[in-house]
Amino acid sequence: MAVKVYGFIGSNAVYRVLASLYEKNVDFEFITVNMAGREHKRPRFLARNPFGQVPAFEDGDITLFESRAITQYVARKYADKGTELILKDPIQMAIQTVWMEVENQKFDRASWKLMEIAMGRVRGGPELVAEYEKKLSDVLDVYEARLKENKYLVGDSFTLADLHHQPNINFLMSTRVKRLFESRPYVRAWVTDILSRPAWLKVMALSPW
Ligand SMILES: N[C@@H](CCC(=O)N[C@@H](CS)C(=O)NCC(=O)O)C(=O)O
Repeated sequence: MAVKVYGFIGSNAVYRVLASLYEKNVDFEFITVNMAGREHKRPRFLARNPFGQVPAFEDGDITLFESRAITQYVARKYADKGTELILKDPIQMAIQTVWMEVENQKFDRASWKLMEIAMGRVRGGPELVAEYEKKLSDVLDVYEARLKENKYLVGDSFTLADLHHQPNINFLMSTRVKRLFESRPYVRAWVTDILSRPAWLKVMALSPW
């Protein structure tokens, strides 16, 4: 099998890559990295990702890291398979790039901190929680307006712009932050839609808990 994903089940960045592979119906081998044993900081893994983080990815001769770069490679390399995750029209693609940037630069920054607090990795006093809930709320207000006019972030079809959100939203829906998604009707409908996609359910089925 040519495609290999290195990571661990439970990593949101790894989930992003797996979701893209399932959407494209691309077979892959999953290689578990022993994070507790610090395997990701050893030379063999650092040759795949010099930043010592998962995921790392191989497809034949190419080795990649950074989950969003990997999903874009998967979408382009396997363009003729599964869901069309990247739009061909240059104007549509430009709009898609805008929303992928929004996810990475705005949504991820606010939601990542709230996940870290929920996991107990960052000590989150009430002021810090309120600060980041406000940041996320401001982003979701923009999403609510966008999703009122469009079923998905780019238009009528599900793309990587939506897929990139799945891991963080899925996690936060099991925390008190859930209310920020549920109180916005168009965001709520979009969340229900993207988290019930068969490819995402396959990612979730990998988790033993
Ligand atoms: N921007 C990177 C983030 C990767 C990342 O944060 N990976 C985490 C697991 S979700 C990790 O490897 N953490 C271990 C470490 O940083 O030492 C991506 O999207 O691939």
